[in-house]
Amino acid sequence: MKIAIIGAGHVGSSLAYALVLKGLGNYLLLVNRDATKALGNALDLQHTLAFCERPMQIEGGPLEEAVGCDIVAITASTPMAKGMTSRMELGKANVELFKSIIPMLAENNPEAVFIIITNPVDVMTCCATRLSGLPSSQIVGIGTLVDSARFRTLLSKAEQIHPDDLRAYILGEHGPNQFPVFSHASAGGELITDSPRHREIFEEVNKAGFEVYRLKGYTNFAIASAACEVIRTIVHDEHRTMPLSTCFDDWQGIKDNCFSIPVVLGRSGIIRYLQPDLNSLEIEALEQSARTVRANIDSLLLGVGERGKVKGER
Ligand SMILES: NC(=O)c1ccc[n+]([C@@H]2O[C@H](COP(=O)([O-])OP(=O)(O)OC[C@H]3O[C@@H](n4cnc5c(N)ncnc54)[C@H](O)[C@@H]3O)[C@@H](O)[C@H]2O)c1
Repeated sequence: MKIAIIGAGHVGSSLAYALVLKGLGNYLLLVNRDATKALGNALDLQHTLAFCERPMQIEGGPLEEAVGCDIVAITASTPMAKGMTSRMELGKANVELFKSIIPMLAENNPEAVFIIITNPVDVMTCCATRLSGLPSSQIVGIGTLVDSARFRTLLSKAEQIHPDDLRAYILGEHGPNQFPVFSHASAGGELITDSPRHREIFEEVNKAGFEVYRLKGYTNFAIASAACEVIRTIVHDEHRTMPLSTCFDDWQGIKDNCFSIPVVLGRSGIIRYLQPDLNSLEIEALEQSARTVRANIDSLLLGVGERGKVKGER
């Protein structure tokens, strides 16, 4: 199983480390704009193999070497300015960055599942889907998976139940308009109610990414763990359910959009969408998320054509 990580910064290098520790895949390629950083990380990780259970070929190289991969994880990004208050601030530059890498990656890796981590992740997932010309089932954005994990972790503290035993999704935009699905949140069949305490926890989750960013200037461990979980699910064709960002034609009456919905994930990417019965509050929040992401897509992806090419190019 051949995996490429494009962007060997904080998130990319942490994801590579997680994959090596877990022995996921047998070939790992790191690509970075500053090639020496990718080579340095690859060498450091090769030295880690002595402490790991499985051998792996690990290399740093140019974008052109990412060929015939099964999985391509994209963390390449324009630098985040100090004091950034919205992921949308990265959008314009990252759309240009994607225009320069996605068409070649898609051409050289037509069977790969692409995992988009670069922010603003919902717009970037849509951008990658359009630029690649690949089926949307092969392009998954990490979306609200990490938010949902943070939600379960904080609920777990409040309820004194292991996070693995809690079912609780956050759906919608990876951003201020994400929303918790309390109507289906449960532990051992008991509902986790939409109480003021649980709402407070959700509000804490909503701010958590920026709080980590305020404290250390970036986030890496939780997001790398989330991406590693996605990769493990693909590598082992596990058919796990999780919230991921994906371009869809119609989900719960919302047409032609791209944000996190609950999906089943396996070796080929997204296998199917799940359709929970949402209550009226959740439907309202879903519609708000949809309007926001749609507006973000329309403003940033003007001129980035459907199915494949940048309009007017190639
Ligand atoms: N979706 C999420 O939940 C989530 C969480 C954390 C971070 N992120 C996003 O992930 C991205 C990466 O974050 P980071 O902290 O690792 O940033 P970073 O600046 O540490 O790393 C980005 C790397 O991309 C490289 N790069 C830039 N252009 C490139 C190109 N054309 N080809 C190859 N590499 C290129 C840079 O050299 C840099 O090493 C950001 O957009 C960030 O906002 C998303």
